[in-house]
Amino acid sequence: MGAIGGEELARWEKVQGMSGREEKILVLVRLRPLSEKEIARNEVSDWECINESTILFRNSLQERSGLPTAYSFDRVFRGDCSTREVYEQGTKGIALSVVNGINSSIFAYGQTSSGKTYTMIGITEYTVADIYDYIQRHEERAFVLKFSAMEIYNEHVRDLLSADSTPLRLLDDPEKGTIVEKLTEEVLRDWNHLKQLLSICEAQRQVGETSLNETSSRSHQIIRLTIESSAREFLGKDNSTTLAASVNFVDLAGSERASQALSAGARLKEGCHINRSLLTLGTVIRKLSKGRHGHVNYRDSKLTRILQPCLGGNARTAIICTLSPARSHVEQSRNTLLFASCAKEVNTNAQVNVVMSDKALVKHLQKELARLESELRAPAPTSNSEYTALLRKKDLQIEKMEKEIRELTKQHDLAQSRVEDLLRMLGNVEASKGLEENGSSLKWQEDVEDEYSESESVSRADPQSQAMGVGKLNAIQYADSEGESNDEVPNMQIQRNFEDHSAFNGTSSPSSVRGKFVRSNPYWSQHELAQDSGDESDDMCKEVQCIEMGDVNMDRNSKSPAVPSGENGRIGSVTRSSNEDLAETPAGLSHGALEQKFRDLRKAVDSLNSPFPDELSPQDMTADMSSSGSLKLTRSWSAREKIITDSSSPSFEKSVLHDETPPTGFEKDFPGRPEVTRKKWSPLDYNVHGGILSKNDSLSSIGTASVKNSAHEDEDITSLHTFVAGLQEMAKLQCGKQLVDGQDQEPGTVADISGKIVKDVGVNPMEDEMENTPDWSSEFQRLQRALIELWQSCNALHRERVKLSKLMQKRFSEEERTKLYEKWGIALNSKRRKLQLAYKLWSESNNTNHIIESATIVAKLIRFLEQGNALKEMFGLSFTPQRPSRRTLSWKNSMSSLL
Ligand SMILES: Nc1ncnc2c1ncn2[C@@H]1O[C@H](COP(=O)(O)OP(=O)(O)OP(=O)(O)O)[C@@H](O)[C@H]1O
Repeated sequence: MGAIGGEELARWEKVQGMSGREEKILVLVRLRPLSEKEIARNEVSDWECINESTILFRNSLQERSGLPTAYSFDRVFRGDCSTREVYEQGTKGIALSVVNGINSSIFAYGQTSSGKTYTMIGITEYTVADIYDYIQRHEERAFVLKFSAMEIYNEHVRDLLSADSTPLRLLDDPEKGTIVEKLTEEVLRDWNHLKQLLSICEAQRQVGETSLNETSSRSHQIIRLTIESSAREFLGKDNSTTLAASVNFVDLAGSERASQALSAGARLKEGCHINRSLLTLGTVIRKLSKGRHGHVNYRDSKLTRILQPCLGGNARTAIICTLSPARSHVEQSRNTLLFASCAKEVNTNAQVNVVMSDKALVKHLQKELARLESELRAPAPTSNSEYTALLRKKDLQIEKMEKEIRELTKQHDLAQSRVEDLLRMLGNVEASKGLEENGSSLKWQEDVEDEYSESESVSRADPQSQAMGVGKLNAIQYADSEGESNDEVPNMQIQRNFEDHSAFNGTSSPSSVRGKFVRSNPYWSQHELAQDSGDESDDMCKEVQCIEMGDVNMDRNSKSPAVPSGENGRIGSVTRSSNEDLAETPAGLSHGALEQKFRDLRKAVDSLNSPFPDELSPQDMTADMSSSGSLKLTRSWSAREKIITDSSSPSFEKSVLHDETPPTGFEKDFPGRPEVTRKKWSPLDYNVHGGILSKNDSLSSIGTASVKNSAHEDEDITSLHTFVAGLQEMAKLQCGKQLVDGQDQEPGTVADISGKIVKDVGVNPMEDEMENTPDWSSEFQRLQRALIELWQSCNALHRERVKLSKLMQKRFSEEERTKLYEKWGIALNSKRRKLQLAYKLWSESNNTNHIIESATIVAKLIRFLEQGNALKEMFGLSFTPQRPSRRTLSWKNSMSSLL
């Protein structure tokens, strides 16, 4: 804003205060009467304005179509309303803002022959008349009125005040936006001059005859009146300022159906151009109506390019939507009203436009020049302040993202602690379990095994196919929480599992193995792990999938809790057969599941050595885990199994050489686990080379990126579902453990628990068909609900993150993004080192606690790495090769000079 003299400054500040805020586009609807032709065709009027703001569709036949019948706008005008009324009660306020230095625009939008031109001729004349009236009443100001007019015909811009019909070019001006090159601008002398110019425009405009309108406008017409005004008392003085604003009168060409307009040849071509540009206008309005997020396609048509400031920019805007009442046009009328409804939601932000006098401007520029010269001579440390500010802005964005991630982690931890609570509660029951009950459970277990033996046969034949992924690892991790004290209660089931596991793997069974899970770890304390988890949250960027609540139902009859099935991004409904139901019952799984967990732990660790997401085939992604006889999860981790199988031979030491992370002293001397557990320790393929994510590796074309991205979404689904499955499994396992352990029964304790379940979820486990077996599924259901809530918030968070990432893609230059990759790459690498340590710990240890601790670490790392990969993919998309814009180039330069 320029220097404004005292009183005037106060005045404009007041106006600025009024205008410098967002306001919605004013939307008016004008219904025209039935035309003579329509009456002759016995058309009936289906629309009625029932009050000043509502228009109603009155056709009993079509009312049942499910489409809305009443539409409300700022103002609706009946067919018998005059254009004067439309002006006075509708557009006047907005149109006359121009005299106060505020841009304004009045549009007419509607189907062909609905009355746009009829309306706009009147509106233009009334506005200009009022402007002249205003000028007369404000002699203290000097006004200059400039008139220009153009039409967009077949996507060419033409000057309506010039006989030359050569198309005009559109130029982008950094200050003024899109300008029409060489457009004639006449300074208005008086009212008559204006009338004369208007008639020239009318004569020049492309008009053609169609079956719907004898004088159909075949182009979009924009008449622009620019008003500049200055206070006479400041004229010629240094501090004089000028208000400059334009009012646009936009008479759009009407949308038409070729079949209805019976257009052919040139008319048809015109119609195509008209419809296409109106479609772009509609898209722009629709996007703007949803808020100014993301890209708005102004540049898709000349119309929207020229009108950009009127659409959500620095202008006050009114749109008059004209309607034909005839039944034959009902669809077009509905489309018009749909457009109007969207337009109602669009915000504009008009400002008072103050122009400094040349002298003031020269003075200002001289000052600026002097400042720049002095900066050039002695480059102050603040010369980079602009860049620093920009960097800070971006840091803030990153911080925001990180905060969201931390929030997500918190929610996850909350759910986890609920699981632990549940287990603690179940722990009380353990003490009250009697041998009698245990006996019946074991009996029942046998039955169960008989029943599901068929479905399990595959997994028995091929134990490797029972991979259960991260969820299972988590199960071990969480089961840990139960035994923090040094309870020496022997857990026979777990001990047996360890032994079985060792036998299976051909490794020596540690004699001291017990089912006690103690959190002592010589290398990684729990505190460190918690910190690690925090670190993860800083770096992760996890994709989560939509949840359909409707799918997550509890089948009361089958007593089976809904589990996420992980198909197509949904948490699906329970799809387990009765066999599967039985297979999941607590006692039935305790033995096999623990055995499985150790196999899974090894597999998962080994699979982390491989670039698993890239190697997942579509078949792998959809592989059904139901064959394991456990939870029916789709998109299994079987791809990892494949990788493990393929990479089983090379020794650990050898493969360490491939790893780009320099081995620590501890690692160097490490001889490796017995052969059977040694896997090739190939570099984790997160495109981290020496701690830096390579830009080239991340670079992907749009096509491949989209394919890969969807694959990774699927992968994430798997991990999430596996996680839930793991939690459930863990809880069940715990139940099974208690049932099998068979401690002294205290009926009161069981009753207490079941009472709590009744209270919490309304299901009495004691009424279960298996009388002596508590219905733990109710508790799982409760747990699951908590998880679903967590997932829903994850989803919301994810959407936010995607938005943010898009924002970053837009704002960040390639170099900047590379830097970000580097940053995340280093973080990934550090995690990788921890993973190595965990692997080592696990490989060389014959201590159960170490193994459990390793499982905990590995589970976390797996999660982290998945997240890292999702992150990479998300940002990998941004490396789409494209022609850098001028802005990008300047970003590049500024960033490279800084970094
Ligand atoms: N409110 C009205 N009252 C009376 N007659 C009207 C009204 N609106 C439009 N008309 C008449 O309807 C006919 C078509 O109007 P007009 O040419 O303004 O439509 P249009 O929407 O501009 O059509 P196109 O998009 O084809 O140019 C004209 O003869 C006009 O006089």
